[in-house]
Amino acid sequence: MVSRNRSQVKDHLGSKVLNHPELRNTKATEYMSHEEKYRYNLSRATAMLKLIDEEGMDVNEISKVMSHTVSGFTTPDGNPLAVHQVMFVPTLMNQADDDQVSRWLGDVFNGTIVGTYAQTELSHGTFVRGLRTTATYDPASRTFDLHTPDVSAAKWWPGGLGTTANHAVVMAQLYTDGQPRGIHPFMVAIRDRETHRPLPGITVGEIGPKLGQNTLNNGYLLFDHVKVPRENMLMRNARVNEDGSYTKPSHQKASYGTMVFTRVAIALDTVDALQIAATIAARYSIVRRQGEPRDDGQEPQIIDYQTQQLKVLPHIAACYVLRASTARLWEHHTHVTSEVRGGDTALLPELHATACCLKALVTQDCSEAIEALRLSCGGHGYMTASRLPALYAYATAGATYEGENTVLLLQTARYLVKQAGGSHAPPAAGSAVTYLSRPADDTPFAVGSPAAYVAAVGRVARGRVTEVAAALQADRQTMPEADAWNQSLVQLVAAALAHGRYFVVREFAEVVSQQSSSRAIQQMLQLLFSVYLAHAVSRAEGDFITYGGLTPSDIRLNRRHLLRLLAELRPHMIPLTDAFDLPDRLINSTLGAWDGDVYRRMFEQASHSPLNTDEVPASFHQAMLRSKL
Ligand SMILES: CCCCCCCC/C=C\CCCCCCCCCCC/C=C/C(=O)SCCNC(=O)CCNC(=O)[C@H](O)C(C)(C)COP(=O)(O)OP(=O)(O)OC[C@H]1O[C@@H](n2cnc3c(N)ncnc32)[C@H](O)[C@@H]1OP(=O)(O)O
Ligand SMILES: Cc1cc2nc3c(=O)[nH]c(=O)nc-3n(C[C@H](O)[C@H](O)[C@H](O)COP(=O)(O)OP(=O)(O)OC[C@H]3O[C@@H](n4cnc5c(N)ncnc54)[C@H](O)[C@@H]3O)c2cc1C
Repeated sequence: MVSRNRSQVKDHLGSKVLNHPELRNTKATEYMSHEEKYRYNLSRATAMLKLIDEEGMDVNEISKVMSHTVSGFTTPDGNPLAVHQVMFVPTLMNQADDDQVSRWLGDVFNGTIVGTYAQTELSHGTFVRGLRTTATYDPASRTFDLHTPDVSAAKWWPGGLGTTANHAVVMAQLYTDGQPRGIHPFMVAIRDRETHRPLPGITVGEIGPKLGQNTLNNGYLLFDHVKVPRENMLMRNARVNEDGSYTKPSHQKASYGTMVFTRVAIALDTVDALQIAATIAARYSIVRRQGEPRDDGQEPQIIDYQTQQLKVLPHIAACYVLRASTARLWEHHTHVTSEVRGGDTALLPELHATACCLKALVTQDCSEAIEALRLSCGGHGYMTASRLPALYAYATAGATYEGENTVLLLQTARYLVKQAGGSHAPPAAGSAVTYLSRPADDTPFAVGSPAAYVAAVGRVARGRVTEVAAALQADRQTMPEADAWNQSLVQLVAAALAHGRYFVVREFAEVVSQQSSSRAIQQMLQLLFSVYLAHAVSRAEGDFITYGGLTPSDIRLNRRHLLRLLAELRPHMIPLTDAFDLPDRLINSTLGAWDGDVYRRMFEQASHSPLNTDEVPASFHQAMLRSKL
């Protein structure tokens, strides 16, 4: 299938998804029961999967239709097939050997096998090495015995596991030849393909309501000595032979590959949620007027308040900067994955470090930004029909799943301090960490020069990393490693975030410099970049004084500069959000429609409340009168 570029994919989506016979008619789900919501979202997720299959979409196209922009329309309460599509299928494709791929993928693509990725347990999510589900190989029967030793080792959280999946890739501790071999993936049938009943030895169900994404269908799963054929361990990396002998993988963390992929996908996708929220807040901030009338007799548009500009506009700039840098990470992931498949794992450590830190930075920034945008819409932003609460619930989930953000930043920090201390293999050409082994960039700071800002962001990253590396090194002389590490945790996290920020701004600087289609576009990208940089400095002034070479006077100048830039950006706010090319039906917000007809839409949505069906609801007689209020 020929790959389409982004806007062609959008046109394609416009016709294929928004007008699809099973998808075009949407229902408000707020008043549905948990079960009704699940059924509604599942049937739409299934239609979507069929469409992907019929169209023969490639991975880039699938990433667009699975993206939050589209899946918020197809499955507004969470896609029960998301983990099937984003984790289960990629795990089979990348971790199953060729025989296994040909054995399973046909049934996966014809919909007979629906899967999930079952790793997290009740008592262990972060510390994967601590998982306690066991897979013990018996050479006599050539089977693995999958077992949950007690309830704390129950799988808990996998998406789609609740009531949707009939298979799971189960991450379990492998024992063979009497030796523990670490965490490995197993393909396990959990429900009968015909009846959908749990198979013998399996206990499975749904975990219950959450902050959002309630039809992701997260589940629990326990094994009571379930026998799984030897051929069901995914064997592209490690192998267990018939006699129980074990062959190691080419990289010790090869079985963590799906997590790296999903972190990259989440980073890319959370920006979609921010784009929707920014569009809603921008449109509402134009429509909403409140305050003392001005000379023209009209109350001011709220966007003309300086404070509102600060609440909204930097996040529009962030949409552009984060979109570009995460798209480049996606491309880089594709490149490294193909190298790894060819047996060269040299680029994997840095990809892991970068994916961890970008997933953390983007989900943290986007969830904070979406909350700020929600607040910028005042009371109406608190209504479900604004869509902003659901967007926040989506973005903040990303801060926890696929590696809790603090923990991921510590993985990046581990890589950075090793690089700074020279104890890691030197970085490859084009690596994002070469700046650590070079003298600091001493470009003088100058308000108005993006290059000077980028250099300062680099000095902050370099300063943070080298300082914490030195502190850690000193503590290691006087205390055990774990204590020394714990002593520096807060600074390590800050160093990883600073590195992430530097990565993001360098990537965007390159995008701006390579952009050649028009001078006007170049200027607009420069303006957006300037806003992003000035805002980044204003959020971390202490760091820029301590490590970035800025003086208190630079900080004051930057504050004024940021506000001037916001005023400059303000007239472009609507074109910049219109450029995200989000049709009203995808935005699905009372506050964020293109025509700005906010108040009519608010009444229209209120009319759906079941409490408004009767003039006097039955509850008045049943609850209030009886209790003689
Ligand atoms: C045709 C089909 C195509 C489909 C395409 C779909 C495309 C869709 C794309 C976009 C659409 C948008 C989708 C949006 C997604 C929305 C829905 C998704 C739903 C999300 C569902 C969530 C799922 C989950 O949460 S699954 C569970 C995830 N769990 C975790 O992440 C646990 C976190 N913990 C860990 O990962 C590990 O415990 C650890 C890394 C923190 C530590 O591991 P450990 O083994 O203890 O290692 P450690 O001792 O710390 O380190 C030793 C060395 O290993 C290095 N290392 C660690 N990990 C890796 C790695 N992954 N790769 C490489 N190297 C690694 C580490 O750096 C150390 O190195 P050193 O040299 O010794 O220092
Ligand atoms: C919506 C949703 C969907 C999910 N889907 C799936 C799925 O499909 N499949 C699946 O297997 N899992 C899934 N998960 C589980 C998810 O991957 C884990 O919840 C996540 O990895 C965090 O692990 P935890 O819950 O153990 O957090 P914990 O590690 O218990 O975190 C609690 C606190 O402890 C801190 N902490 C823990 N360890 C350290 C450390 N070493 N250093 C410093 N601080 C530390 C954390 O920073 C955090 O503040 C999902 C979770 C959610 C919320």
